[in-house]
Amino acid sequence: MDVREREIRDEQRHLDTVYRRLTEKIHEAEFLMADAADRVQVGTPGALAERDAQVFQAGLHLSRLNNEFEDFLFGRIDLLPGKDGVRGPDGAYTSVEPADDAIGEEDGAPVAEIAETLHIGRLGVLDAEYVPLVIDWRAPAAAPFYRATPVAPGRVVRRRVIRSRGRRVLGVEDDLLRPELRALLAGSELPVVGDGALMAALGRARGRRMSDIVASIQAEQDEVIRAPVTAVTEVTGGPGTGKTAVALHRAAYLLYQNRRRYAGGILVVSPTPLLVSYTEGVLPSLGEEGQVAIRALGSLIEGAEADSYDEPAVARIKGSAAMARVLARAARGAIDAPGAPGRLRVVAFGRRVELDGEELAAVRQQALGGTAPVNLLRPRARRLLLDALWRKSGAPERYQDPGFAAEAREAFNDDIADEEAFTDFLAAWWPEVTPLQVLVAMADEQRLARWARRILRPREVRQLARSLRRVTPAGAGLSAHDVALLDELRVLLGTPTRPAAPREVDVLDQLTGLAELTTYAERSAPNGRASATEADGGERLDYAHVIVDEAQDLTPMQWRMVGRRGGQATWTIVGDPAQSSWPDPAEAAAERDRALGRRMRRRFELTVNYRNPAEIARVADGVLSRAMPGAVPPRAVRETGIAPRFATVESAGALRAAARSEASRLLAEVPGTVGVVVAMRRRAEVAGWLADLPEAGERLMVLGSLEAKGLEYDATLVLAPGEIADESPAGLRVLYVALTRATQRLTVLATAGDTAVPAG
Ligand SMILES: Nc1ncnc2c1ncn2[C@@H]1O[C@H](COP(=O)(O)OP(=O)(O)OP(=O)(O)O)[C@@H](O)[C@H]1O
Repeated sequence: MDVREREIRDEQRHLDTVYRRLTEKIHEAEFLMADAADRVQVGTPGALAERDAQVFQAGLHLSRLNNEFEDFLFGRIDLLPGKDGVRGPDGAYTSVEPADDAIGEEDGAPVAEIAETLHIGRLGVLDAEYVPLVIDWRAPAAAPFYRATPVAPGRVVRRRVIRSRGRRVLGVEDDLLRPELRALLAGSELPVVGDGALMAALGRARGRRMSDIVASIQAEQDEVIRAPVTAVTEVTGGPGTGKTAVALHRAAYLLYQNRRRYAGGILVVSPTPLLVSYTEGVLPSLGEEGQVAIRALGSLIEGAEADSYDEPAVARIKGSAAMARVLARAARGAIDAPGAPGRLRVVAFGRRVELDGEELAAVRQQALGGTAPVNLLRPRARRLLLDALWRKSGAPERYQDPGFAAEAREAFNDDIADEEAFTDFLAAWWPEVTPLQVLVAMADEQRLARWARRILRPREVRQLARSLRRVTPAGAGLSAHDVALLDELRVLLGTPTRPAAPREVDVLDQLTGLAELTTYAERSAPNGRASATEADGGERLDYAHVIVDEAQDLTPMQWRMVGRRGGQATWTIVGDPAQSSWPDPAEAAAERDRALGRRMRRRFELTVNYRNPAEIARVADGVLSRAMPGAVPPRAVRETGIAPRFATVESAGALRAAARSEASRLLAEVPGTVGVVVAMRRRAEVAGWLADLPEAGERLMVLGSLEAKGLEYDATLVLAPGEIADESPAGLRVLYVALTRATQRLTVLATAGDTAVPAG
């Protein structure tokens, strides 16, 4: 039996012990749940409180333990004794530095005894004597597993990554952090197996879902994941540096750190639905199911679902902060709908009183002078209408005595206010307007021109109105940018108060009692309410932590929308300016600053590209230097020895055949996924070209350039790069995104007309 086999066998023994213990815990939890159910019958206050506590604990355990983990146990560190000899609650030494006498000398060479071995896994497991069998990866004691480097090893002598599937250990890979040291474990020398656990992880084929990286988080990433929440954590880093992965692991870490504070209250904002579905599996694999909401920008508000795409020119108009002013006018203007009644006739004190169109317009103008949201101004409009009718009736002149006048006025109000002619009129003349109705109203170019006067240019008005014409009254045809406009309108219009519907509760939350816990916002709001706007149409606005992925792409209007969801929150923001498809970073930065307010900021930079092999990164870097002269690309850690392929077709007509053959070639070359990235307007066409390729099936995806954000494939075919670059003002940066999606192979297929073909 060689060293590797022996080490695998030893880890297998440990894993068996862990699973035996887990099974015991599952039985224990099941018993507790059943026992608690029995106690419902008893019903004394003491028994009930105890029951709740038990159900909470047991439910939490069960739901997590029942998760069948791919690799429950994935790491191990062998450590020198700690400096102060103090052990924490999990039984591990708390000190990061070794004791002064940890390293001795033998024949002039340093030698040390391993004082402690910790296994790291997805959840913490203690044995019956409370000795840790597995330390949760998020626990402080696990940090050295990620942080130790040969330059600053701390107490770590050997770091081991354990690869397992289900209950079977498949392999181990070791790193020696103090290679100069002769380390002894229970009297014999510490064996070392292989190297390059990280490289092995990076070389694996990619599926349709992102995997977690718990087993190989790198030191600079770990710092971000565990950063204190006292400041906004701002992370920049080039493509493939793990920003998305790190952001998701941070969500899991925060839940571990303070479950009560963050339960159900973490929002992850993602640019596209494609990236949402790509990343959705990561948190469940970390044992955190259902606690974190991952939402695309186009479905951030309840009930809206973007299904359309805006041309860059239109996106720019819709995204710009100036839209807030246009919407403010539109919200107030839309109340004056074309079909509104032009005259009000009532009978008061037996006489007919009437307001004509002009008089009504004056009342409306006055009512709109109030500062409240339009839908909350109806009581004011009603009052002003009654005033106008009272004046019109000639009654004021008839009463000299103020006391009589007041009494008569009251009777007058009573007389009219319940009259159907009046109530029907009010409902039609000051209807409750929905955000969608205003957006649809803005498709009328003439009305829009009025609302956008001196804010947008006539040409912009035309473009905007035309694009909004595709939005239906039922909400189909919305783009992600429209959704931010709807959110702005929601605030401008306001929602009249109605009896609150009970909030939907997660079944798991009910089981565990988490649903009964208060959120952070609830506790920090002085009046005990979550937030003033929370009741608005059931919209959730009180997140305790907001994570923004691909933050460089949020438009000013989108920052406003996201900002509303994190008024009380702590924040993590990750992005890469070099991949921005928004043409005016300064304007977006201003709205981002507004969303974050006076919170402190702490910046981190990730510098290593874990996705692209160096050969592919070099091509992308060529484009980066043109897109953003002076920008420093991340360092690629891997070489494959395979150069990217460049192909050109002479005529546009030949593109179809060439695309098919290049895609087939890539499908044959890699075991996993192939992404074909094309200009947005070509998506459907190219998808048609490749639909019947043998082998394609689940493995091949055709993407518009703006949809490729954040995704990755084993191989990428970038089609007509010139078209992608010319598509928008930020086109070269969009092309940079396209070129950085592949983990193994890249083919660039250009037409003779392409002007911005990258290197080669
Ligand atoms: N420490 C790590 N160990 C193993 N794999 C890693 C590590 N860090 C990142 N990766 C992998 O590198 C790839 C890129 O990660 P991720 O998508 O998070 O990068 P990103 O910075 O968000 O990229 P982009 O800016 O292009 O969206 C993923 O496949 C991820 O799993």
